[in-house]
Amino acid sequence: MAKLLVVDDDKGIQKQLKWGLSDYEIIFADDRQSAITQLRRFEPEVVTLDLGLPPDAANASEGIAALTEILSLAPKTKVIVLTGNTDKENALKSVELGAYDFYQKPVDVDTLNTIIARAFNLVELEQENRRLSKTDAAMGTIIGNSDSILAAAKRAEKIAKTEITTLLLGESGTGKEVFARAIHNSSDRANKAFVAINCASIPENLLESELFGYEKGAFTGANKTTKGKIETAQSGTLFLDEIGDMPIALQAKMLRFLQERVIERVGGREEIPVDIRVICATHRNLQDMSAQETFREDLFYRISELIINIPPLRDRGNDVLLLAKSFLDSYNDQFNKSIRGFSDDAKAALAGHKWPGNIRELQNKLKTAVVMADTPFITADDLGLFVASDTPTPEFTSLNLREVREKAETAAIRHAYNLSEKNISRTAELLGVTRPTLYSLLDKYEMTDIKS
Ligand SMILES: Nc1ncnc2c1ncn2[C@@H]1O[C@H](COP(=O)(O)OP(=O)(O)OP(=O)(O)O)[C@@H](O)[C@H]1O
Repeated sequence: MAKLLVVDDDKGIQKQLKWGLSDYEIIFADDRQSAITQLRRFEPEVVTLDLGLPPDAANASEGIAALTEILSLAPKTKVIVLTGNTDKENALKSVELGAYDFYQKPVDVDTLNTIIARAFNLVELEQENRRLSKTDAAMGTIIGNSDSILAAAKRAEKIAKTEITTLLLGESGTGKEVFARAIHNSSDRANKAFVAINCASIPENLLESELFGYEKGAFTGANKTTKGKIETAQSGTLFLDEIGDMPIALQAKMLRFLQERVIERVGGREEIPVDIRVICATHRNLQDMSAQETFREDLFYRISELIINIPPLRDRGNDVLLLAKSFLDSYNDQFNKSIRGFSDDAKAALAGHKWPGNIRELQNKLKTAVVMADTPFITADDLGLFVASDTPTPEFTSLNLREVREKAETAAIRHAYNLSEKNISRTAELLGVTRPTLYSLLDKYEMTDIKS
């Protein structure tokens, strides 16, 4: 039976509710302390709370304190606040603090019953939603319900049990590594190693030894024979992120490894057989690069037996809110906060923002917002976002879309650069992009003053 906690020191009202609300298991409490004890013990889904509690029943302060405590201990509880019939101010304040609804005395059991029934309905809906969003998380970790992400997840699920070499295509921060891990975790290699290497973040001259390992004495500083990432991934999965940034000279060696499944360490002569599943990813257009001869065409065909396109966040509709909610839950846990959700302006801003840094940007914004917010609902301001306006800024009306984008991106980069006191890593972090992505934007827009 659904549990309802009634916090009221008026025995008359307790009796009235006991007889009037027979659909629930009713638990009573007379004051703040007993309310908290009963809350911990019975974990009721819904609470009715009289704001005028002893020791100062004429004042709402004890009731407001009880409300805050209940919500911080059990944020999902629906609290219906009961106030005197002239005390609208405290009723509104309670809702602002996170109460589900308020009801002004004198008590009419039928009306109160309707409000309570609605609250229980909402609890049920929320529980169902949580259950669905958990089971719907395709392959366990990929959160999202949009058609595009579900289609991508379905493809990933289908190939997980095969050995097909898969290429994940998508902008920076769209979740390519999350996909690669999900494929590994659903494969028969799940209990073996998953080794990831980002080809863009390792200096060109070190990438070969990082991947293939080296023999003692192969070069100055090679004091002992060392295995590379490929060997470390033996029997498991190797994830080559940003494969489009692999130097052309190394691509031939890579192709040989993929075709013959043997490697030679740098400075070594022995052929070492490897049994590895390979997943690659890039945000670059490898076909264009092949045409320009900056990426080997034969390697492109070798790594792209199957291509999965991971959609950018701006094309994923309501997934933005779903992901935001999921990050909110985990940061609430991590920072021991009990923020209940998003204000309307925050929801509008989340839906209207274009997310150039995709999920990574959203995650960063949520982290800051959860730390900064001191109200029960995150606002657009906490997120550092502005509510989208329907009318374009006048100065933009004469520009085409590319120019508008360029203008907005350069302004955002400069702003982040100044905020981060001219620190490139921090600028990239603020913008929610990787350093290589930031560098390529700086190149693209010729923002040479920032690089130097
Ligand atoms: N579906 C998802 N659900 C929850 N978190 C996600 C999801 N997809 C991505 N993330 C989070 O977003 C961040 C970026 O994801 P990831 O590193 O996989 O992106 P990427 O496309 O590989 O980025 P890059 O190309 O810049 O390396 C990570 O912190 C990841 O945990």
